[in-house]
Amino acid sequence: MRDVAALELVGLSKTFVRPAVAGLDLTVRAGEFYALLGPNGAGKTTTLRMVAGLLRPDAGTVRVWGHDALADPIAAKRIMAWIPDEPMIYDKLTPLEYLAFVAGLWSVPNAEAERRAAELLDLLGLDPHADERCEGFSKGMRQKVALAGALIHDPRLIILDEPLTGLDAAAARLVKDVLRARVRAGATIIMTTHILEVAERMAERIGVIAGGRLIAEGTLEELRERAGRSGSTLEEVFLALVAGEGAAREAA
Ligand SMILES: Nc1ncnc2c1ncn2[C@@H]1O[C@H](COP(=O)(O)OP(=O)(O)OP(=O)(O)O)[C@@H](O)[C@H]1O
Repeated sequence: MRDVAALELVGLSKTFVRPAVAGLDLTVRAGEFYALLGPNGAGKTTTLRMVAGLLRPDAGTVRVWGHDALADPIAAKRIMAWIPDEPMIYDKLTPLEYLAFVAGLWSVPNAEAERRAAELLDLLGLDPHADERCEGFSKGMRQKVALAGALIHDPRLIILDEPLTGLDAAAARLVKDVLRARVRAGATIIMTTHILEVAERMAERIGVIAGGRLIAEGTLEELRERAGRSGSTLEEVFLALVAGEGAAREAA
């Protein structure tokens, strides 16, 4: 399995009124931390929703660790986690109850589920609230509960849409630490973010999407070279790449 990509998208397409994702080819290697960047409306969320099985592509293929996610969605979902930008949790449950519920959906054995729940609540600083109902929780606490729920079945591929939006500095630090630890333990992460510093610091490779296509990809150094901006910040590189793509599309 070593050479199998964690995620492979080929020719992925989805049109609403206009094309949102337009023949996207993207490969994320096993064990990497990959950041997906792009301007508003670039097609990032639409892409991830198709990977997570929430939206049917018009064309293209999605492979998750070699499993065809369209033909065999259950096999793909078993090994991945999807954390949307506004995750849903059950207000009437406590974090402990919620984690037990989600673990049950994934058939995680009870003792293992309890061990993982205790570990995640501890890592995310939710311990003191483990037995309080989620209904009174702040946005950041809810996001952390949702993240814990998404990790309870120990997914190999973790897909997050803007996971740090709305988190205070301490919560963002905890979430980043948990994600880094997952990658160290062998998981693969794909994350969209508009916080370019986060992509710069955390991601091994960065993909830039514009107009539903991948316009550039690589390490920060490779992207700098591509944009002809050695020594620049990711923000400068990103803006140069997106502006270049916009000009090329207008000229076409
Ligand atoms: N359910 C939908 N119905 C109609 N149009 C949609 C729908 N979802 C997305 N779109 C359109 O598809 C395009 C891509 O949207 P998407 O949310 O994937 O972009 P994004 O890169 O995630 O943007 P942002 O950074 O603003 O979150 C946009 O033009 C958007 O208006």
